[in-house]
Amino acid sequence: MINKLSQGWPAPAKLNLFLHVNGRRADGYHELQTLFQFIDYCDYLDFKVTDTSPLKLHSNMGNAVADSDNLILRAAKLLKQISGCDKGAEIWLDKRLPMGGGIGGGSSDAATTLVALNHLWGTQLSKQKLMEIGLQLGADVPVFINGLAAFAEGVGEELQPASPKEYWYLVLIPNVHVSTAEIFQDPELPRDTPKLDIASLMNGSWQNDCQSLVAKRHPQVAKTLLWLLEYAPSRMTGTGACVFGEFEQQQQALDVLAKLPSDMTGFVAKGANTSSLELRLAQL
Ligand SMILES: C[C@@](CO)(OP(=O)(O)O)[C@H](O)COP(=O)(O)OP(=O)(O)OC[C@H]1O[C@@H](n2ccc(N)nc2=O)[C@H](O)[C@@H]1O
Ligand SMILES: Nc1ncnc2c1ncn2[C@@H]1O[C@H](COP(=O)(O)OP(=O)(O)O)[C@@H](O)[C@H]1O
Repeated sequence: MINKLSQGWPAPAKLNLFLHVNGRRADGYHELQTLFQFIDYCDYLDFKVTDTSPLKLHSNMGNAVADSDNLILRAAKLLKQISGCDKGAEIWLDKRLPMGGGIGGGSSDAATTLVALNHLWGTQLSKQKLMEIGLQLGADVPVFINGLAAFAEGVGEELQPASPKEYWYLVLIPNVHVSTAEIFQDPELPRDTPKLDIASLMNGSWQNDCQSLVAKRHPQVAKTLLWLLEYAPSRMTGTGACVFGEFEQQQQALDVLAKLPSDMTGFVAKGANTSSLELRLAQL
């Protein structure tokens, strides 16, 4: 059972406003160009520092992820190892973000754990160091630690600040789990989008190179996207399965949400170029 403490630490979701696959490296990872923006839809974590070393996680995730695989405990363990901290922590997770949806919940939980425990344990590692540690846990973790919308290259870790328009988004969650590794291993994934400079990319038309393949492999994604495209410019985020439509006004997004067929689910959220984690840190 989750017993929330006084004030939680947010772990916001992200959208990939565009995602280009430029090639495959010798280690199998893909070279990407992508634009990350946060949304104000979050998991929440709480922490209680203990004097002895064990780490304990309480969550409402059920058995979805074993403790040994959970990115929260993996992040806390790594920070302990690297900093030599001998304290422990009890951690509470209120999981709200759909898993495996391409909105980065696991990576964001890991980032919030690193940032919060670095503060609460007094380990005083720099943001840069935390981003290096985060990268060992997943390609998307550094951008969540940095907390600012960013254009990313490499495997997603070379970040340049960006300020895309902060639309209201209707995010739909197809009822399928898309494995990131499977999509990147698929022979039919297009991997040859030319690398462009940031200015051309920001001013060009935005696309997701994984979208057609994911829609082909998962008809539920294709169906959800087709439905949303009737109402707004819409794309997939990351390697899916979630898709998002962009709206100028919150009410427009809510009106479309109200029309959602009973076999679809979704939520409305605002784009944010500064993450809720970064805003929380600024309050300390
Ligand atoms: C491609 C993105 C875009 O945001 O997809 P989503 O996961 O958000 O959908 C992410 O960078 C994913 O980041 P993350 O989910 O942290 O990926 P990781 O755990 O590092 O990698 C999962 C698997 O995806 C493949 N992978 C991942 C990133 C990358 N640039 N090239 C890859 O080929 C690798 O096979 C790796 O084993
Ligand atoms: N705290 C966590 N929250 C969500 N997923 C986690 C967590 N820890 C480990 N995982 C694993 O990471 C996978 C990807 O999770 P998630 O970040 O939600 O997806 P995506 O990267 O597609 O947005 C999950 O399917 C799960 O197996």
